[in-house]
Amino acid sequence: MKPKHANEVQMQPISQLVLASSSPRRKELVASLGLSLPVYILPSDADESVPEDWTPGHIVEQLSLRKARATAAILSERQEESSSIVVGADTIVVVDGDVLGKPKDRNDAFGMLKRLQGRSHEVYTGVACLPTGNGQAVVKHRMTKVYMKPLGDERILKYIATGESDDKAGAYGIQGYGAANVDRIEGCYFNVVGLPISLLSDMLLEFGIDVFES
Ligand SMILES: Cc1cn([C@H]2C[C@H](O)[C@@H](COP(=O)(O)OP(=O)(O)OP(=O)(O)O)O2)c(=O)[nH]c1=O
Repeated sequence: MKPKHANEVQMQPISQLVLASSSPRRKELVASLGLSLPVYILPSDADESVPEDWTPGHIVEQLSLRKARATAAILSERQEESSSIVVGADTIVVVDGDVLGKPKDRNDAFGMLKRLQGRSHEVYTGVACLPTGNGQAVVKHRMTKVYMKPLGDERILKYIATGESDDKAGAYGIQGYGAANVDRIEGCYFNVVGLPISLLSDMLLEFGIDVFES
């Protein structure tokens, strides 16, 4: 049977978007869409452990869905779930097939940046749009290739001292001081920052939410 389009299963028009994230970058990026519907932030604690044989795309899709589901469960407990779309996202850095999440500490950040400097790596971000009620989730991901400049140990240590590495996958932020360390990228810039807004706007359209409609 042909899968149902998201609009066919959603009974009511969506009246609010709930971002299942504690990331200030994701909050800013959603705000940048200028959506006419109200946006709320409700992070949740989703389990982020995954089997070793999952591909990067599968990891970020499943984790973004877990985050969205965990937030939807909170809404449901509070009986606040009516006609919401819950958006979850997850970002990982992949180098030679190894997945780098957020560094455990600054030593870990140093090791990550030593590995990433002077070469390319991939950044994957998954996005899940989960309608509350009976609707089906739409889950997708994007990959961006990032070429980092060669960095000496001293430069890596100076960068880590800015504090920017601490809460970011791969221990860098392309939107901050980290921009100085990136030579070029192939693909969506916002995907590296943590939320590919072009992809998200397409996904929202599947639920009748048009960024150009105010
Ligand atoms: C590579 C890179 C990552 N990041 C960030 C995006 C994500 O916030 C973070 C990856 O961690 P995530 O686990 O994807 O997200 P999070 O824990 O920050 O937020 P939440 O789960 O509550 O939504 O790394 C940047 O901000 N810039 C970059 O250049």
